[in-house]
Amino acid sequence: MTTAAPAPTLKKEKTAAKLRYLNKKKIRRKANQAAAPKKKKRRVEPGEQDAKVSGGGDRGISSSSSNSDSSDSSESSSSDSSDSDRDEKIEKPEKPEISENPEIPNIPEISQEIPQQPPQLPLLSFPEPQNLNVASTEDLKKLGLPDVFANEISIDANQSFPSTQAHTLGLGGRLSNRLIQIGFESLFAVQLAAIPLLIGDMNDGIRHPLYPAESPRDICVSAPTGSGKTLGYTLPIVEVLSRRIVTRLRALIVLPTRDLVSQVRETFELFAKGTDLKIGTITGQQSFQQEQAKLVGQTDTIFAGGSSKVDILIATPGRLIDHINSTPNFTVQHLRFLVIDEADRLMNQSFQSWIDRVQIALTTPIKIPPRTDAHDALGGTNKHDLMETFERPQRGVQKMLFSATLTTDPSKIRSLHLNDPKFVVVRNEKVEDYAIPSTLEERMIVSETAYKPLMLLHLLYQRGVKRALCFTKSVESATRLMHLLRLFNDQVGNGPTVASFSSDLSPQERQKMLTKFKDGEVDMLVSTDVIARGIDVQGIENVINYDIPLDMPKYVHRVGRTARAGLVGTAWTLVEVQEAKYFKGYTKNAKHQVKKVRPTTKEVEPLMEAYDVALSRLGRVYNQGDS
Ligand SMILES: Nc1ncnc2c1ncn2[C@@H]1O[C@H](COP(=O)(O)OP(=O)(O)OP(=O)(O)O)[C@@H](O)[C@H]1O
Repeated sequence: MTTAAPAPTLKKEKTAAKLRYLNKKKIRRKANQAAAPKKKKRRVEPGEQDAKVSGGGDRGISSSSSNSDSSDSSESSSSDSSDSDRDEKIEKPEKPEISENPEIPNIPEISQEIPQQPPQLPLLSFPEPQNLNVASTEDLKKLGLPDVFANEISIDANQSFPSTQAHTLGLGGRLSNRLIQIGFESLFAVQLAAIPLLIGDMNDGIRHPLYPAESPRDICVSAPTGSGKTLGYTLPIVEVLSRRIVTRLRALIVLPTRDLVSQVRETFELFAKGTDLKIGTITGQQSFQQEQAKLVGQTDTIFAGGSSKVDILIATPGRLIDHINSTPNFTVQHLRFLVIDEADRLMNQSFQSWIDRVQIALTTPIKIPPRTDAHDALGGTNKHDLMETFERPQRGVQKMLFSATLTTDPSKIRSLHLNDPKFVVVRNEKVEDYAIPSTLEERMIVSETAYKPLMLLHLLYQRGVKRALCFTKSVESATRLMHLLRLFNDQVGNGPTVASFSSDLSPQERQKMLTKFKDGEVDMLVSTDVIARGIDVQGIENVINYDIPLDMPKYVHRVGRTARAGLVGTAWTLVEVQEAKYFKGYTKNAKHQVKKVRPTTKEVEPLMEAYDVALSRLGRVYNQGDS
């Protein structure tokens, strides 16, 4: 890794840089003309919150929240089109247009005289740092929500527990062996805390409380990104349900995006191997009828107890509500576990008041048409079924909320009607409002908008950043940046192979792209926030925020794609001069120390020639694309 030369800084050397630009003025003008984008139509997924680029491309402040596809907008269910981060976003002032070409930096027209000052970018008003939505325990008590937080269990993130001893937490031999087979020799802190709470008290003699005597306590878990929350609920669910006799829908896991649903399904399949538990997903990727057939089978009879072909269902909220509303025999009455993963984001989704809808469905029996005798799809078909017909009625679902940035908005939490909840917080040694992995290094480069692409090239070609996830503010920015990086690499070689990832891709294309990234066929993905939450790809060494995240929770989730499961990683944020106050404000408020890195002109200069050519070619690409 090349280290930054001590002095002089980029800012001091800007006049020298201008001289270079003077010589390149003609090339750039041509490029500007060539690249001036005509408005291009692109495919809009159903319900997609379209990303509009106000001619900004790589330049300027992230425009309004509609620029981002942080929602998993490709989900075809009308309902899931609302699976978005929209509610979390901060309204930003509209950015004035600076130039016709979004990719080409804002190089001022140079007159006869050499300007003494650096180019003056319009200083835009930026929103003041907002209060973070982490309320203190005291505040919450005042708001009448004491229990969750008074019952807080704080766990040191560095704690672990040997998998060989997992039986003492309530996990059976099969799962302990599976952990060791997979190479998970110890359980992480969050798993150590959550498993006993979900499996039940070992001392009361109920080893596998599929039907607990008492209504189980709910839990809220806040633990850093990459700390193993998924296994924190997968293991106890598989353990408890593996004792079930007949198939009923007993565990429901709700996640905000399809990509996360697929990922969590893989984890369940890995650990349910060797049991006969049936795992299903509903995301709108298949037709509604196909999903119905997989969920409840095909029958015209309505059963009071409903029917189910799956024990564990992993769903996006919109599609879940569609089935609750319209699929005969689909019922959540028998649920033993309800997991809301990425809970803060899901609780912000107002679509059809999905939480209230699920809450009602939990307590409403299926309506049987008159004269239907059958009371349960399981009725009397075999010995096991009969046994379960006489089992004790369900004492209530156990709800679990998981997130790295768990909201403590009392009104939202209250709507879940949690039962005497326990609040589990996994902390590392740093005292931060939003805990991040202790193995993560945070760095920023403050740069004028015009130089941001060069700063990125500096990271990739001079600081050895290769395997990375790079976040932009919009789909268009991601695509253009990808092209620019490819064109640059065509000239100099040895750079990372780059691809873009966005909601513009079909679900199948997205899966393929993720696989390529996982397999190392692609070194760097340029993406919007669509991939910022929950996605787990091993070996991502760096996260680059090419455009700053809109707020601290988004920052935490983006940078949390690296430094996972105890591995090291670095987060780089390219901050435009006019954004610096805002960015430093929210990171400082959350007690994060983001180190400043200052590349010099001398360092960056060798990149400029190839960069100019790449820009010029980019202009031609876009021009041809439009003709
Ligand atoms: N006990 C364990 N031993 C080794 N690796 C583990 C263990 N538990 C989880 N992991 C691995 O750690 C990685 C991160 O886990 P996971 O995706 O569950 O994190 P998370 O806390 O849900 O993160 P995020 O908040 O970003 O969604 C995964 O690759 C997972 O396989």
